[in-house]
Amino acid sequence: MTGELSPIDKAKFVAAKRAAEFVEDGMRVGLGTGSTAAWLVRCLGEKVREEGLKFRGVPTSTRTAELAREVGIEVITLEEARWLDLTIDGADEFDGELSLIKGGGGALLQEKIVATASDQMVVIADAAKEVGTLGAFPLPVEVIPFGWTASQALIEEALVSMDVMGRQITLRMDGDAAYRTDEGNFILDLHLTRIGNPRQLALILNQIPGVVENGLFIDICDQVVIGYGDGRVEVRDINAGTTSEEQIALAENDNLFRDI
Ligand SMILES: O=C[C@H](O)[C@H](O)[C@H](O)COP(=O)(O)O
Repeated sequence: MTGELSPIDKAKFVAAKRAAEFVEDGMRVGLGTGSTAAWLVRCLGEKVREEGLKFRGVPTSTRTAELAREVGIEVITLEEARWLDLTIDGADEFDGELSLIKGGGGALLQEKIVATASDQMVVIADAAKEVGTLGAFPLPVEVIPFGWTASQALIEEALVSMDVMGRQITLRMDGDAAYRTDEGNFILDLHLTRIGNPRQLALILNQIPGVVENGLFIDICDQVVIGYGDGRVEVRDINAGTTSEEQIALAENDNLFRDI
């Protein structure tokens, strides 16, 4: 069955499988959104069913909540959990300082709330997500639908006043209609060829009326687990300044592959 997975899916899978080992009995764990996070949820579901792992998960989207319940994970809300031991999530880009762009799947708002309410955030990603400087991936900004064009104009104005290159902004669509987040908001994708100062941009964007949140995650992520198509994983810890490498066996996981 493993032969049916593309190298990129294998890379996402091994990163997720390695990160699932961070989850221990009794933990409250934030569960990210996206294709890599979906692998994590499946891996954790398997640990619950086959190893009796006991933890509670706080999903970052309705999609993740549905999958988590389906695979047997106990799901609770962030209000019930109050605080989390750990959040594991994917990313669209990460740099050497583990600053991230997230929100390609539209879940950035819940993802940022959940990640910042956690003692630790671990990102799981295939190696292609690593960049020298953030910005090639369009930066998602969640805005409320009321007067969104005014918010867009203010964002454009802010970009002009900053050291940001490329300023095209598009409204994310879902077929013929605007894409709606779980909160019913819109997403503006900022096509920036270079973000001068991500920290400053993140702060300025969030001061604009109508902007709910942006997809820049700065000083939030503690560790990244990077997966490769040949089954290797690299674990980098930004606080400890350590990097370790190991090989994950793919053949053992035929059951999970069959579920796809
Ligand atoms: O809103 C979606 C999230 O930020 C995802 O974690 C991100 O887009 C990465 O998704 P994927 O693992 O599918 O590449």
